[in-house]
Amino acid sequence: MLMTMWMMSSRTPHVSGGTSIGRIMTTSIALLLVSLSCVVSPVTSFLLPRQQQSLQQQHQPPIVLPSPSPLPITSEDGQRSLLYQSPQSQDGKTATTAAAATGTSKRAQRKAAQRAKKQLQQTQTSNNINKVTSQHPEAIIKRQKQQQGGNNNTNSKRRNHNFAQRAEYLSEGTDEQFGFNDNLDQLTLTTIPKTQGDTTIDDRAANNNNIQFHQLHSRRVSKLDEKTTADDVVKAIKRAQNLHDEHDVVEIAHFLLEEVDQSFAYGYRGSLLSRLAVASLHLQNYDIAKRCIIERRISHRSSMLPLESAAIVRGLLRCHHTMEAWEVLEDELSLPLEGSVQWENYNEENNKRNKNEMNDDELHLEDESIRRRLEARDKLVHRARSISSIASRHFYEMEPTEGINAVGKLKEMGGIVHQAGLTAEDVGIPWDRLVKGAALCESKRRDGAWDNIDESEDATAETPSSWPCNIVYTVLDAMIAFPSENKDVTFEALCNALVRRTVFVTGAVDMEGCPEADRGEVAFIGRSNVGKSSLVNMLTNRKSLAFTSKTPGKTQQFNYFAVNDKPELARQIRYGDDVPGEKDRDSFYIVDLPGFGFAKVTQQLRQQWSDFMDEYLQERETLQAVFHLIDARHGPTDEDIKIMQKVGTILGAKQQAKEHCAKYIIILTKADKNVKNAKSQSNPGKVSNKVMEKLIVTMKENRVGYAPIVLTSSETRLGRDEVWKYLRFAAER
Ligand SMILES: Nc1nc2c(ncn2[C@@H]2O[C@H](COP(=O)(O)OP(=O)(O)OP(=O)(O)O)[C@@H](O)[C@H]2O)c(=O)[nH]1
Ligand SMILES: [Mg+2]
Repeated sequence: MLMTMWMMSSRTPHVSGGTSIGRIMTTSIALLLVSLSCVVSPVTSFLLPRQQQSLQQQHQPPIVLPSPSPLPITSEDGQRSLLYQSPQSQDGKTATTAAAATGTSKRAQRKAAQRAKKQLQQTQTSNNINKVTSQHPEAIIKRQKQQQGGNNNTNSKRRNHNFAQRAEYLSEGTDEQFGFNDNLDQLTLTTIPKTQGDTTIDDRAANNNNIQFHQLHSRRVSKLDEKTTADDVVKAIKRAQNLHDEHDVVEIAHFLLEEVDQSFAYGYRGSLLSRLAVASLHLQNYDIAKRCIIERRISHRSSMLPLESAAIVRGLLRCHHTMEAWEVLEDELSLPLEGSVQWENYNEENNKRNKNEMNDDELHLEDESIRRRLEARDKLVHRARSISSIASRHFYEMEPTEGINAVGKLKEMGGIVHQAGLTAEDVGIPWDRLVKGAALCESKRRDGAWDNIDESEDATAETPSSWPCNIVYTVLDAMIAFPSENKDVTFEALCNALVRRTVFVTGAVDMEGCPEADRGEVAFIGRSNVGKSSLVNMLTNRKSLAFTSKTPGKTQQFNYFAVNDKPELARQIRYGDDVPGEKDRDSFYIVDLPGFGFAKVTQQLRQQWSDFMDEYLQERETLQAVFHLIDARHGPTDEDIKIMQKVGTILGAKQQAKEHCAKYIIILTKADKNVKNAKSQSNPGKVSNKVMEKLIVTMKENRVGYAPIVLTSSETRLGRDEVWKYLRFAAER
């Protein structure tokens, strides 16, 4: 101020012409103003430049904020502590009150309060750790957002959740797969009325004298008392779960489990308990979850919903309580699947037609039956997903026995899922995850993780002797039992787990040329150009393991491919090096045969192939499956009939003599070429009725029995898991 006055006085001469009277006048006015400014400084301070304000502030008496009243918080072990103080007490309102206490003018008070508020905010942001405020969950989230530079998308929020072993979860799958988005909203918020079932709020207030007042951090539902509705509780749980507010969860648990009586949220109490269980599991508070689950099981069994059970199961799995998850699921499975009876007689087309002829009562009954059927389908989906979550958790926890057990249960469900008319998309089982989990266990097993287990000594120990040669086969079984999904990612996972190494071993032209019969094998036979070599490539997920060509007659020997033989067998074959090692437990041979009926080879060569095949089918003891490939567009040709005769005669005789005989499977190839636009996986192709009829008659005439028929396409990769079901015979031998 003084400086300004001095400058004013020193400049005045240039402005006014420079008389001494003027200078004296200006100086005296300046002095007068200086003395006035000392008296009214709070009023005029806002007129001053910023630096001078801050200088001035240093000399002002400090603004004393009233100390915020502590809000008690209950820690996990039930003890109350003063961990948290309300940030409300440090906002501008309080600061205004403080300024008012200094007894200055209203405007000055307001300004001072604003400054104090700003100062406080600046200190909080710059120091970043105001221990008191940082305890508040909303403040934590806000700070996290600031640290992330305003990136507040859902994923980054989740990343900051303080789950134990979060990294491990992430390595196992996406949040959606794990149910991090457990969304019970559709259930609770829409179904719970504001009045509590058949009890009004006032009734309850009269009945519940022992309800205590619970202060919550939530601003929307700031307290729980006798006036609280179920809807309020849902909101409070939701918020507590989203913001990881353990204090609120504990308070809600006290309220719900200990204080309100059974009439609270009548008919919906089970849902509230489920939601609270899920929320507490999100916070890793197993004790509260356990109490909720037990009460739900004992008192609300009849109203348990699969959607809720599934969410609890996922929550338990996240906290590594796999056995408890099983118990919840078993409870769920033990309830009848109402509405499932109607599946058998349901025909959508008939239903549409008949509806026009129904009267009102019949229509009502029909609608009711549709509703029940849809509900049952929904339940089924949740149950199947819960089992798959449990199975994959067991696999990722390196508990293959339990994982195999769970996958077995999933397989049992396959039939019902088919009956219910559900598609692979409806059920949405994460098969690729399951396959990867099982593959993880399998690789541990190959590393010797369970080699020294004495199963007879410990009943709870893992039981490797009961596992298949590759644990992934159990998942494949369940996959086949369910509606086919034909998803590339699943098949990639399956192939990577089942076919780890492939190598061309030899091309045999007679029995002596075949490799030692020390493992199972499968053979692909069929007329020339039908797609044998292409199918071998498709099944092993290799581009050119077997050579293919548009021109018939590409394959001219019995080509042997080893799957999962010892590592570096290729080096041994190619360079004659002596490579140590052993083949894997699930190794087998794939044999790609020359095409029959190829006109361009000599009659002598054709006869040679035919004789070799007779001998091969007759003598190769390790042959487990013969795949006969027939073009799906044309059905069995003359050449196919000859092959069928041969197989029927040789294998039929072996079967009669009760000797080991290979399984005969018919594969219809090039399914994608049958219908227009059939290249997409959603439209995989069809076989005409004429072709099917011809095929059945030919099979009957040639005594091959009712061989399984699999429709495939090497282009769209249709039918690959179904064919793998039979490759397994060879791997398991
Ligand atoms: N569109 C379509 N083409 C296929 C399919 N399978 C095979 N082909 C084609 O059919 C031709 C013959 O395929 P190959 O796999 O060589 O047939 P092959 O039975 O091994 O023939 P040979 O070795 O002569 O006995 C190739 O041009 C393939 O691209 C299929 O599923 N869909
Ligand atoms: Mg070929």
